Amino acid sequence: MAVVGLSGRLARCYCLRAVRSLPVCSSLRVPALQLHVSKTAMGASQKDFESAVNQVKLLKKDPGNEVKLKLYALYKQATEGPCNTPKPGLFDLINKAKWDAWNALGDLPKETARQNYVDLVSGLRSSSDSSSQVKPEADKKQAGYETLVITSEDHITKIMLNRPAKKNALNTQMYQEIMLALEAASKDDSTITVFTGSGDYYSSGNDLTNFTDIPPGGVEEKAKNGAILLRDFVDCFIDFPKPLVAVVNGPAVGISVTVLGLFDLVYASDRATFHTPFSHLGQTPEGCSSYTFPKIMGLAKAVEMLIFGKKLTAGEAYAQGLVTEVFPDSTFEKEVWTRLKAYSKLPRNAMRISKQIIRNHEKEKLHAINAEESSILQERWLSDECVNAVMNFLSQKAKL
Ligand SMILES: CCCCCC/C=C/C(=O)SCCNC(=O)CCNC(=O)[C@H](O)C(C)(C)COP(=O)(O)OP(=O)(O)OC[C@H]1O[C@@H](n2cnc3c(N)ncnc32)[C@H](O)[C@@H]1OP(=O)(O)O
Repeated sequence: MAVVGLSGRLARCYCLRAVRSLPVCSSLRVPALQLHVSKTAMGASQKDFESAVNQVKLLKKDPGNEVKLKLYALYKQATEGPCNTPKPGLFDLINKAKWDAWNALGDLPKETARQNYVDLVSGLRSSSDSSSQVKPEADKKQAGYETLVITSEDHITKIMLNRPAKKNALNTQMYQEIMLALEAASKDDSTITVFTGSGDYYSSGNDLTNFTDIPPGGVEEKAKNGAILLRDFVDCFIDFPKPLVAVVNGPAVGISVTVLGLFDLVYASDRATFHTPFSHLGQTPEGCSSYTFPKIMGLAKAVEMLIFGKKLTAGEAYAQGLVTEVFPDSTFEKEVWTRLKAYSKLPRNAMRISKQIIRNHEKEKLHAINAEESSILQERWLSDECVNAVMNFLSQKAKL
């Protein structure tokens, strides 16, 4: 293959571009309409395919020119069908190599190309995973994430929200990266997975600037994409198979609070607060909190939080069952991590199976509630109440 013979920086640059120039990022931004095509007898679903496209970006090892061309060709075939562009000129080496690879797939059906793409990525991931397992420095920070810091140590995978200057507000990229991190953590050799925040906040919830990037389809498309992203995001928490722990180092707002109902342990610093100002924002509960909160704290207290936006102290959240234990801020990190390191030595399978027994009978219900909450929010985001509240925050940096 012409490009494989290219050496040095030029070849590397081309090949990285061959994969990077695929519309990976646009698929991250616009998962709408595509993510919920169900799995068919033909093989990989569109969602598996989207996920494989995202995983390519996180490969630890460069897969080499030939594989990148194969990925490129399968991607084009899966998304556009048989090669439909004119053959590039003889001296246009890069585009000719790409064209040849795509054209070589002939009339391969889109579904088969999609499946082959998913299989290829899965093979690349497992070989890169197994090579990383033997590395002695397996407990180092994982690369490939921009909004998170992920470390694995003492059988604990720690996912740290890392936008401290924005109080760890969840932007679209962070939602996507958290989903990828959860998927990876569900398969790694850790026994428990921990979320925490960097800086003084745990998280200020949804990044309100997420509402400003309007796609060509307008605000309706934006709302639809948001609802799909939200639903996928919360689904990952519902389905997460290992004990999931929140180390709430400071104030928590919005969606960072609601999903706590899907965690197995919530440890809080006495500096933490818990605030869900949905009505103030013209919005409604998500993260399955319309179901989990009344169940955890009783209807009256859940209503105070979810409808009236009452902010709870860590002590109040503990009294209402949302928080497992509160620690003084001065000793928080030390006490919590000592505890978690001890827990992480417990037998992995016993913990996983226990979680399954405790949670599985609710899963279907939680998925249905998540779908309903997401679709209600899709409408809410188009309401004057919501638009005005968000505009107010963005224009005046109004504090709630
Ligand atoms: C796919 C979409 C799914 C959506 C699901 C639905 C989710 C719902 C929610 O999560 S609702 C909750 C949304 N969050 C908020 O309403 C909080 C808004 N922020 C604030 O009220 C305040 O910033 C604060 C109380 C968190 C902190 O106040 P303060 O200590 O005074 O700090 P600053 O306000 O100066 O904040 C520093 C810096 O961060 C920016 N920032 C903080 N939070 C957010 C946010 N949620 N979205 C966007 N930006 C945020 C803030 O603007 C400052 O930026 P600047 O330094 O000015 O550039």
